[in-house]
Amino acid sequence: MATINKNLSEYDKNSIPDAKNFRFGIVVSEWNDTITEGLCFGAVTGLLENEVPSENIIRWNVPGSFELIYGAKKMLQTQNVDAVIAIGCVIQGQTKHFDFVCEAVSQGIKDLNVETDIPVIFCVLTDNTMQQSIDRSGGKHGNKGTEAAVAAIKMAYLRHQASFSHQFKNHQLLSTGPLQIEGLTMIEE
Ligand SMILES: Nc1c(NC[C@H](O)[C@H](O)[C@H](O)CO)[nH]c(=O)[nH]c1=O
Ligand SMILES: CC(=O)[C@@H](O)COP(=O)(O)O
Repeated sequence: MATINKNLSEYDKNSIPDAKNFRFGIVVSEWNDTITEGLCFGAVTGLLENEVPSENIIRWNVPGSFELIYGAKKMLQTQNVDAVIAIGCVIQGQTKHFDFVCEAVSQGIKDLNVETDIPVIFCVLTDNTMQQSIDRSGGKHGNKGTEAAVAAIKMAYLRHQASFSHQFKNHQLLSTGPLQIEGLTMIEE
């Protein structure tokens, strides 16, 4: 569903878990800073309105969206956070540079989610025009920063819950022989 059919700032507040004990990092690109500051405002507001204490929010700036990858990596490695929000705005110019920056940032942030245990939220606008960016950073289509804050809270909670289920699995009484299910015999590894 395209963004134009969904307001980025709207979410079901009943679906948000308790976030007051989570810590969040926010890494903000300085390229197109009128847009990224708007996205950051949306993200911080989204965290605060869901009971995240302001002292649990750590913000760093980086020069451009390409540097979000390294900034997010160092944030999660050094700041004891439960999730990181990477904020950027890439706008098509005259050359193919847009394509390379967008591909690198999306792949790099994906890699951080694969290679580390801390969720990194992709809050990077990849727009054709400045107007599209304005519309998505607090304009008529809402604020992608708010969407990112909600995603960060939900993923921090999922990570926290998963750690408990992992502990349960380790202490779970493991079957000592072939697992018999009617009509099917499963052999323990
Ligand atoms: N054109 C945009 C850039 N370009 C800069 C790169 O992100 C990077 O900082 C540079 O190549 C040095 O490594 N960055 C954006 O965030 N948005 C743009 O529209
Ligand atoms: C995304 C970019 O790097 C781009 O805005 C730079 O502009 P240009 O392609 O005209 O050099």
